[in-house]
Amino acid sequence: MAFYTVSNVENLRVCVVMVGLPARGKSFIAQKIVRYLSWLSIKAKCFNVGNYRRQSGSGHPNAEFFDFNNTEAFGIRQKAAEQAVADMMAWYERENGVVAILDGTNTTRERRDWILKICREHAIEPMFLESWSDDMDMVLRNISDVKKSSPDYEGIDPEVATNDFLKRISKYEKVYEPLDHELDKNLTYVKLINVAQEVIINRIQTYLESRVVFYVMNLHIRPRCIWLSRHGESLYNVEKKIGGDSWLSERGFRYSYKLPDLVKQSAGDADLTVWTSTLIRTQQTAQELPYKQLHWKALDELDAGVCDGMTYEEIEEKYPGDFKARDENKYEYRYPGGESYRDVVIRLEPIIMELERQENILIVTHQAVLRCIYAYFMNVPQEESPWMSIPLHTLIKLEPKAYGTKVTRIKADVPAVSTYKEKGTSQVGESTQDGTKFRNILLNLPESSK
Ligand SMILES: Nc1ncnc2c1ncn2[C@@H]1O[C@H](COP(=O)(O)OP(=O)(O)OP(=O)(O)O)[C@@H](O)[C@H]1O
Repeated sequence: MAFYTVSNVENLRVCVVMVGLPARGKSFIAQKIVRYLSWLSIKAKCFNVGNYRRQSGSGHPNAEFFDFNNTEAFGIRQKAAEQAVADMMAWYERENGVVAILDGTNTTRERRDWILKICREHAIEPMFLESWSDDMDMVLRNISDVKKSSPDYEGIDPEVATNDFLKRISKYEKVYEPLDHELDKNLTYVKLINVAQEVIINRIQTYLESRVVFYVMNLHIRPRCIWLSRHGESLYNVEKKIGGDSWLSERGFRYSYKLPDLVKQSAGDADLTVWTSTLIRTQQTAQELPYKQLHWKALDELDAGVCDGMTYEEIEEKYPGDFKARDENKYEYRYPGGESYRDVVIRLEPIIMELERQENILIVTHQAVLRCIYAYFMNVPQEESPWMSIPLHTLIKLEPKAYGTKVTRIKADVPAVSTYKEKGTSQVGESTQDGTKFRNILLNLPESSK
């Protein structure tokens, strides 16, 4: 069966060319786009010119290296850009790449024209994405967040590093030609001004490009947290049945009474909004939480179709072919009359978009849905995400950082059955043998890990 994504419907290849002075969040935006598109099964990869420059041996340059009159250094930087572009083109061809992101400053029109020409020669749609900011407080925060710890400044005093980085920025400012309404009117571009205070978009032609634009328009960089919890143990969990709309078990209700304290312990007095599914077990789990609540149909559990309400043993007996097919490709397998993990990801896209826009959110939902949301934030590949073990009666805290997400797990001291089913068996519960290599992705995390 063929699965269509936005990319293969349009048969399109896009190169997102980042533009902007250092410390304007280009790498941050580039990595987020790659994570978002990969989660949607669109093949995407980032090519960071700075990494190529470092690989060429220019690992710890000072600001003078970035002076545009320094011809020797300019040659090294030009070579790094050429190498990044060559690898990017090879990636489109060899790996059927769809969206590449060229992450560099690309501050001069001459450099952008060079990239434009190469893209046109290879039938690739160039889309320029500029991050522009005159908010010096934010720039200083960015330098403090990520630049002082960059490999360029390894072993260098943080204050010296900050001053040198500011000097580096001033070297770029001398030659910077921002995207211009008149001069660049024929280009496809997006210009983000002070994150997304103002967004200028020009000549966006395809659906894929418009998706990227919509995504970056919704990003913010204010600190916040997302908490995830499965519903408390349900009557169906105890009976080893999947699906349904059952009530919580007695232990499930005990978890719901403990949850407010668990959240308070993690969130302090911060205000947050609770999102649940429309099913009874998530709403019962959230009923004691003293926060605003919203119920989303999109957060309902993966629909098991004709198998809804059955145990895995019954499914194996009644539908042995389906049982096997699901184990073989759990991400793509769709229950007859129901859904696959891929279907769930597609219906979760508006949830992810809204999560990007929001501040503190606590989501109480179901195992499969949680796996998909967790996979987005933690960049877990599709073939692994359906096999992740996410235990009941555990609160997970996600803290998005500049380049990644910090995870903390808080276990409630309330016992619950394990609903985890390993590959190749109809029995639920974690075995002592590592039957499925991915099952411990969450279990093995230390209490707090980055
Ligand atoms: N649109 C934005 N504008 C300004 N800062 C942003 C934006 N998006 C993210 N940031 C912040 O930028 C910081 C990361 O900077 P990043 O390394 O991505 O900058 P860069 O532009 O790639 O710099 P360089 O060119 O030196 O690699 C993070 O602290 C992040 O919060």
